Order: sequence, then C-alpha cells, then structure tokens
Amino acid sequence: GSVLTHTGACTRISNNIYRKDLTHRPACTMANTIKYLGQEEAQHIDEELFNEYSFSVDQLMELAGLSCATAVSKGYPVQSLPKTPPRVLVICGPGNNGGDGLVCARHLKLFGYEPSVLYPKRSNKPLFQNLTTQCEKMDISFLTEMPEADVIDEAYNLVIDAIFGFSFKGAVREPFGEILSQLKKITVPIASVDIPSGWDVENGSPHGIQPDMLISLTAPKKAAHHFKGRYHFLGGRFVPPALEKKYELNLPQYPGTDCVHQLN
Ligand SMILES: NC(=O)C1=CN([C@@H]2O[C@H](COP(=O)(O)OP(=O)(O)OC[C@H]3O[C@@H](n4cnc5c(N)ncnc54)[C@H](OP(=O)(O)O)[C@@H]3O)[C@@H](O)[C@H]2O)[C@H](O)CC1
Ligand SMILES: [K+]
Repeated sequence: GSVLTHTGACTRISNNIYRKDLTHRPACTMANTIKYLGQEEAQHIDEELFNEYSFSVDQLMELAGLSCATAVSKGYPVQSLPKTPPRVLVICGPGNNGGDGLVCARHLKLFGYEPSVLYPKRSNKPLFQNLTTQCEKMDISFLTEMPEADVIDEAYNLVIDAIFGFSFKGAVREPFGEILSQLKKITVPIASVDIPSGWDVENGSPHGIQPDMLISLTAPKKAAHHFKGRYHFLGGRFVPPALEKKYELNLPQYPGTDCVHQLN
C-alpha cells in the first residue's frame, strides 16, 4: 500500500522506490520517493554525520568502501569475469572518494579479486597513509602511471572509478583530465563510487564517462538521474533514522543485513 499520489510521472522500481521520469516534472508528492541530493545538501549531511553524530571519517569510509566492494561482487561475481586472474583496476582521487576506493580495493582482495590501484595524487593525512599501507601489506600493487585504454581492456576485467565524489567542481585538472580521457575510451565496464567522476554533481555530463555501475553512498546525488548503466546500488548503510528524517531522505529498506540495496 503506497500513499504516493502522482500523475504517472514516476516509475515504480520496487517496494517504496520510485524513479522520477526524466521527461516530466514529477507531480507526485514524493512522500515515498528516495531523495536525490544536491551538492550542498550532500555536504551538509556529511558534516552533520561528523560534527553532530560524532562519526569519524574512518568509520564511514570503511562502510562506504565495503558497500562498493559488495556491490561490485554482486554485479560482477569473481567467477563470472572473462579474464583470469580476476584483475580490477581501482583509480583513486585525492579526496575521500579516493579513500573509499582504497577501502574498496582491500575488500575486493579479500573477496578473491586481484585489484591494482592507481593513486596519483596522494593525501598526506594519516588515514590515507594507513589505508595505503594496508593495501600494500595485502600485496595490492600500486601503478606508477595510468595505462592506455587498450592496455586496460587487455589486462583488466573492470575499472573502479573512485576519483571524485560530491565535492567535485569546475573543469577537471591534471592528471585527472588525461585519466578520464582514457576511461572514456575503454570497453571494460566502469563502476563509479558515488558520482561518475568528472560529471557535474547535479547536472551530470553528457560527454563524460559512462559507467555500467553506480554505487550511490548515503543517498543518490542529482547527477544519478542521468545514469544509464545497468546497475545502480545504494550503499553506506550508516544513516541514523533521525538524520534520515530531518533531510527527508526516504531511504529504502536494505534487505536483511545487507550493506547495499539495488535501486535498478
Ligand atoms: N556521507 C557520506 O556519504 C560519505 C561519503 N564519503 C565519500 O566522500 C566523498 C566526498 O569526499 P570529499 O573529500 O569531500 O571530496 P571528493 O573526494 O569528491 O573530492 C575532493 C578532492 O577532489 C579535488 N577536486 C575537486 N574538483 C576538482 C577538479 N575540477 N579537478 C581536479 N581535482 C578536483 C579536490 O581538490 P582541491 O584542490 O579542490 O582540494 C579534492 O582534493 C563522497 O563522494 C563519498 O565518496 C566518505 O568516504 C564517507 C562519508
Ligand atoms: K567517483
């Protein structure tokens, strides 16, 4: 029983999840619709989690990265990969999105994948240095330069895009411009963490990378309306109910004890 009233401009995806039809301004009350966040709202929620709810970055990043590795294992099970060994390339950016990528790489290794990491602009904060050491100690290799698109297609099954998240703004600066231009040419699937990197966080980017999977953390950002890939997962199952209520996130119920929920 849904209390949603609408004029047909919403598509029901599963229990209590409705996707807005992009061709119309939805006329629904949005009472049960998962909220797609603007850039500032995403940043406010993030700050509130840390400042009001006293979470540490490490805690949330661990859960975010675990969600990403779990979503990848659901969309691309290790036994189903076309190339052995089951190599995946994890590309990490300079901020917390990159940190999620480092955590994701570590969990992917524990799940039986063979991740390699490209982390060209490293943070000197202890958290990031520790995440890097943890990966190195688990025999995850770090690349010194971005491989060409044809090399990626030849050697890897999948690319994890953990370059930029909800704080990305303006024109892409190097070395990430060149990295993203290679990612536009590859044919192996891309799984993007939180936002497809290089996309405007609210308006997307028609000429940007086109990931096959998107793992939205906490709640999808507005750019996710433009996602055309096969798998859209929600992860980051750490939002306290009072915070969810305050921001009217209308998050779906995660199945059982799972850390991800498949939106489509
Ligand atoms: N609440 C949550 O859901 C959590 C999400 N997490 C993840 O954190 C990111 C957001 O992390 P944040 O550190 O705020 O920002 P980003 O990783 O998106 O990017 C910041 C870095 O990117 C550089 N940047 C920004 N724009 C450009 C550009 N045009 N070209 C090149 N570089 C750019 C920026 O550089 P500055 O020089 O501007 O400082 C930063 O270095 C969120 O999306 C989630 O993935 C947390 O892990 C857990 C909580
Ligand atoms: K990303």
